[in-house]
Amino acid sequence: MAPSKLKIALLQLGSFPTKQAAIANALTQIRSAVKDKGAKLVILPECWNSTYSTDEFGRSAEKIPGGETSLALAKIAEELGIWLVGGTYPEVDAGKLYNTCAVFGPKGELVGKYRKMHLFDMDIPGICTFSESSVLTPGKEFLTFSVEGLKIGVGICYDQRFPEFAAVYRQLGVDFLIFPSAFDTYTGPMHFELIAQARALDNSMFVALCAPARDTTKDYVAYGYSTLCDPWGRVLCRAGEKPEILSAELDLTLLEDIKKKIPVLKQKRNDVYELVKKK
Ligand SMILES: O=C(O)CCC(=O)C(=O)O
Repeated sequence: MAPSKLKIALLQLGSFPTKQAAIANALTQIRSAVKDKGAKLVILPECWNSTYSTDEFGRSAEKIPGGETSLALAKIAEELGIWLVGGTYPEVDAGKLYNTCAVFGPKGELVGKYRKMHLFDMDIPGICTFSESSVLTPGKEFLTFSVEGLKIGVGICYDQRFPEFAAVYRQLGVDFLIFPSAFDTYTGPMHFELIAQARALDNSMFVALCAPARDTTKDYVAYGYSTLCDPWGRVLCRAGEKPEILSAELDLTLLEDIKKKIPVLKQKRNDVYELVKKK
């Protein structure tokens, strides 16, 4: 029988002046999440090893697998025998740049990679103007994998704003959707937790948003507040602004519990409306 609990950790990582220092810090925090908190699945934030800026993507991009970040993450996943959702770092492939999340398994294997599908193009004059699409190519593939019987899907930050995106993962049988994220300090307080709860409730699934810690010396100031919701849409735990290991135990019995008590997933009126995933 599949276990009914899973220990996980969301690492709200601080920022560092160099990629090498960011990687060294991530390895220390991953070790601590596993050794001190017993996590079997560890999640890193969006763009945790470089500055989050369109100028930086090309400069710090690497091959996945093969680049220095992927090599370090694969090695530590194997050393600790854990599942590692490697947050995001810029990927270069055939001359194109992607915002990519690589997932590693307990033998250090690359389970798969997910490339951000909805690029973050937002223009709130004087507050936040960002155009990922000016330098990045959007992905088109979903990524799922299973940990001890729990089916997991991956999205990245802005992807969480699209209900259809999460609903496709629901159709794929996903019960835990993970978004490495880096909301800004304007939309973060309004939307971050609300979206996590909405996607969790819409789809009767666990939702994790793992963010970098706030650093007000940066041009792009990340919000922080990594958040984990259960399938009832309740916030199980949230971080503050500072670097933090947010650890939690998922009670997987909640998945069947809500599906039985509030059977919306079975009551979809596919005779009237339908979600279609294109090839
Ligand atoms: O949707 C938002 O408000 C922020 C999205 C974002 O920061 C991102 O996609 O990196």
